[in-house]
Amino acid sequence: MSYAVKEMFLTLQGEGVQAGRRAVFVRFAGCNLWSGREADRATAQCQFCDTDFVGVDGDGGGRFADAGALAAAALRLWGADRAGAYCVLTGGEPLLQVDAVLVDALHAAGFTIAVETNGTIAAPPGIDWICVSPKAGTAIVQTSGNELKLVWPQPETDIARLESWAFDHFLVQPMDCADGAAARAAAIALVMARPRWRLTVQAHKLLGLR
Ligand SMILES: C[S@@+](CC[C@H](N)C(=O)[O-])C[C@H]1O[C@@H](n2cnc3c(N)ncnc32)[C@H](O)[C@@H]1O
Ligand SMILES: Nc1nc2[nH]cc(C(=O)O)c2c(=O)[nH]1
Ligand code: SF4
Ligand SMILES: [Mg+2]
Repeated sequence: MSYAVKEMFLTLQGEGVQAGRRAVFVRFAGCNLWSGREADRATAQCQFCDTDFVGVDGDGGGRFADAGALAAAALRLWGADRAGAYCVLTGGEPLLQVDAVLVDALHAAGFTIAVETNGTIAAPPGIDWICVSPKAGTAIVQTSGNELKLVWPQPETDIARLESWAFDHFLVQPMDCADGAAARAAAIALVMARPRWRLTVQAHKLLGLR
């Protein structure tokens, strides 16, 4: 199958347990929780998105005819020395498009594969690092993985229910929003009240990275 990719770029993972790691980011076009149009944001299932995932017109983006072409483009960005090769599949919602053929092609190219997903679509087998970031009011089917990354605050969140899921790490990420200071304070308060959670910040935004 073909893949619609908004952009592809080399940076450091800015979020979560793997923060600081060199990574090729593959940002897939499209999401099942928001059209990506500002006119629709107020009525979307996910209203706080910080990302443009519409179209295939970004740096390194395009329509890739098959998994091999996508993996080859990712490897060109990574460079010749495959040691530590790491790619992060994100979007938009990557699991609308990521399939077993692409997982195999990226592994064959030498990548360890991570995914950033909203958890409403099950991940195909073989992904090495699964980060689920649940959105309040949505039905989560991917209730296991490596890290659960809760953007905060999100009213109507049942935190105890999230804690019952099978993740190795439970992370709270302050929402980047108009009142960022309040979001950071609320995230710190959550961790202080529930010590199995840890704070993660969007380091790439502090560091001036993509
Ligand atoms: C743009 S999303 C793409 C992947 C997937 N659709 C998802 O939501 O997990 C990448 C990450 O950014 C987080 N995110 C999006 N908007 C944010 C914001 N305004 N503040 C903090 N994190 C945000 C998401 O929750 C997710 O963990
Ligand atoms: N540097 C960097 N790290 C990230 N971690 C998750 C991101 C995402 O948008 O999925 C992201 C991103 O957009 N940039
Ligand atoms: S689910 Fe992810 S990509 Fe979709 S609108 Fe929300 S944060 Fe953005
Ligand atoms: Mg981002």
